Parts: sequence; C-alpha cells; structure tokens
Amino acid sequence: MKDLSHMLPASRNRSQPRANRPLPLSGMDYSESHRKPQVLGKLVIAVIITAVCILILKQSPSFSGPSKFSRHEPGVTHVLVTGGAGYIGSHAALRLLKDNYRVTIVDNLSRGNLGAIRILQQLFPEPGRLQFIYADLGDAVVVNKIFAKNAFDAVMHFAAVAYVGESTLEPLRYYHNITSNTLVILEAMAAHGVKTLIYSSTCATYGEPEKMPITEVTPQHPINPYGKAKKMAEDIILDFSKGSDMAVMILRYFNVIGSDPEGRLGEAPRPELREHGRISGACFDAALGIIPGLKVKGTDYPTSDGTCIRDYIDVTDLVDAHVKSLDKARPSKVGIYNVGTGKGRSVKEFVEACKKATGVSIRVDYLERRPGDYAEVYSDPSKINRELNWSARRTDLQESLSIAWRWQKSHLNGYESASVVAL
Ligand SMILES: O=c1ccn([C@@H]2O[C@H](COP(=O)(O)OP(=O)(O)O[C@H]3OC[C@@H](O)[C@H](O)[C@H]3O)[C@@H](O)[C@H]2O)c(=O)[nH]1
Repeated sequence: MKDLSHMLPASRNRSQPRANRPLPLSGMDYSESHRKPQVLGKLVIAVIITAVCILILKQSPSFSGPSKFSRHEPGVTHVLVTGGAGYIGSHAALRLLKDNYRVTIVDNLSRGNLGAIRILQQLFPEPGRLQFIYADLGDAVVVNKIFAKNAFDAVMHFAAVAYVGESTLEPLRYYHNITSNTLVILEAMAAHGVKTLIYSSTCATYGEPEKMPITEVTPQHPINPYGKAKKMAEDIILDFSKGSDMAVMILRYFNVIGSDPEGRLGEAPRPELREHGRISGACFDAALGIIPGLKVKGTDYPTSDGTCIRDYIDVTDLVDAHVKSLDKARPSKVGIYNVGTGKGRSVKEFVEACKKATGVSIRVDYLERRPGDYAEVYSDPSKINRELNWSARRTDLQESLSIAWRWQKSHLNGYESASVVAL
C-alpha cells in the first residue's frame, strides 16, 4: 500500500495539531478498505473491522474493481468531472449529483481535498451515483483506461492549477498542468467517442483589455502564464472541434467567491500556497488571525481608488452556468461565454465587504503590485444571459462572503476538522 498521507493539506491553524490520518489509497484505488487493525492479535476487533471494511468497499467503487459505471444507462447522463475535489469542481459535482447526474470525479489531490469527496460520498452513498478515481491527468495511459472503463456522456474539465502569481514563478507547471493535460483529455475523448466538453477557462485569457466591459469578442492578449496556458488550451479545443460533431462550451470565469449556502462544501486552499492565495482566502485568513493582516498588492493602478478591479461571481451561480451549458451543448457547436456579474469592484471595496461579512476589523497592509496582475477586468454577461438564460443571482459581495465565512469559521483546518470557534 502506498502511503500518500503527505498529500493531505497541512493544518491551516498552526495552534491545532494536524489530523494525520493516512490516506486510504492503494495505487489508483480509492477505498477505505485498506486500514489495518492497530493491535495485532485482537481477533475480535479484526473481524469487526474487516466486516466494516467490506461494507465500506461495497459503497466505494474502486478503479480496479468491477465498475458500476461501465454500463451506459439510457436516460442517465454520466459526467466526468476532472478536479472534482477542488473548490469549484466539488461544488459542480454536488450540483450535478443533486440534479441526478452520475458523476465520476478524477483528481490527483494536489490542490483538491479528499474531505470534499468524503462529504459528497456521504451525501450520495447510493451505488452508481458517484465514483472517485485518484489519478493524474498527465498520465495518458491511466486517463485512457478511465475512459475505456466508463461510458462518459460529457466531460467538465475543471482540474487546473489556478494562481496568477504562482504562474509567473512556475510557468512550466502551468503549461503542463493546464495545456498539456487538456490535450490528454481531448485525445481520450476522441479515442473513446465522448463528444461533449464543458471547459473551465478564465477572464485571465483577455489580459488587460482596452475597453470595459469585456465581451466574448474582446481580443485575448493574456499577460501571465496562467492566462496564456488557458488561452492555448482554448485554441487547441477550438481547432480540435472544428469540422467535428463535438459539442463544446468554453466558460470564461471571472473571480469566483462564496461557497455552498447549505454549508456542506467550502474553499480550502493549500496552506503552503498561501502566499499565492486569492483575495478571499487572504481576507479570511487575516480575519481568523492565521496571518497578521491582509496584504493589498498594488495601490497605484489607474482605477478609482488605485486598487485592481475584479468581477466577483458566486460559486453557486457559476455551477449553475455549467449545468445550463451542459443542457444547451449541441453537436458541432461551440459556445464561448463570460461568466460574471457585470459589476467591477475594487480590492478596497472587497476588503470592506469582507470586514462586514466577518465582523472582524482586519488589519490591512499596502504593498507593491503583484507580478502578472491587470488593473481592471469585468464582464459583459449579456451573451450568456441571452443564450443560456443564465444570470448571476447572488450579486451582493457581502452576502457571498458571509456564506463562505460561515464555512471557514467552522472548518479551521479546512476539511480536516470542523472545529467551531466563536469570534
Ligand atoms: O492577498 C492578496 C490576494 C490578492 N490581491 C489582489 O486581489 C485581486 C484579485 O486577485 P486574486 O488572486 O484573488 O484573483 P485574480 O484576479 O488574480 O485571478 C483569479 O480570477 C480569475 C481566475 O480564473 C483565477 O483562477 C483566479 O486566481 C488582485 O488585484 C490581487 O493583486 C491582494 O491584494 N492581496
């Protein structure tokens, strides 16, 4: 058995010991059946544990076992959700499962959380609803096996590293993870006749446009490796789909915030990547006292208050756009959509909303600009409003942040613990 416990996220709150449970993974299998009894010789305990393991194994489809997903059942859409252990992917998987889709999640857990998968498994324990496969999309052989064993109807490709700052420091990681892995997915789709793709792209592909708001025909001139890698992936997808009967939807997300309003899932980024973290995570970390204060990166931008302008879209609205895209995807058609609210908010405005949502007077330090940042981006969402009948519903920044804050407060160690604190 391969011990992959080092891949679990480190404790977010240094004052609390890390819950060091070894990951129950064996090769590519995901199963809780591999735990060994701690005390040898205690036969009765061993028998009970074995019985429990068999029960759990029955509930947790494993990659190498007979797949309950290998048959194509008419009327049930089976969606491959790459990156389904991550922030957006897990929220999308939850919505798909709620809407009665069958879901297979593939994730290498490099940025996502096994805890999110466990929550989804608890919510949807029925055999044949949710399958989790621990695998890296960079491994074409494994990806092909996954496609060969499963009859996917559609792919939602979320899996990606997604920090603008990190991308400027580690560009090759971004090109590999985003661009190359998309190629692997497309090749597997072609080889196995899967013809529907919903692709997670980003406003970062536009770079620093001259005109606001950004429409889908605004020229794309990305200025950081993250945006460039996503743009390349988009181009490959478009070339690949040309002249084919592929149904493709490319969704260009603006800045995603919030979490499941019912508090089942949240955003739990890797603590070791905190320095690259997004503004929402940084605000919450500052409010929780995990970091001494929030660093506002750049106050000399040509904007109303000197800080960057972004369009913050709630994750619940974003996953709704995915479900609508899947519904409206048609053979031989490509749809490209901005997914945003259409409203630009400055970093200073964001910080004020975060202070109100958390009730904490967060300390704010003003620093130099962050490499790779653009001054102002916000969307014109009229195309997606019109064509997919989608519009953002939760447009109150403070409300989205309040929902996310509730989850953060009750998950000080991310998915590893649910210790509630009174602030
Ligand atoms: O600690 C921080 C983090 C961020 N910021 C600022 O907040 C603004 C937003 O930065 P974020 O890192 O949250 O988000 P970005 O706009 O860089 O990209 C984000 O949105 C588009 C998505 O596709 C990307 O995946 C996501 O990272 C920037 O101006 C940034 O400099 C801070 O001032 N302090």
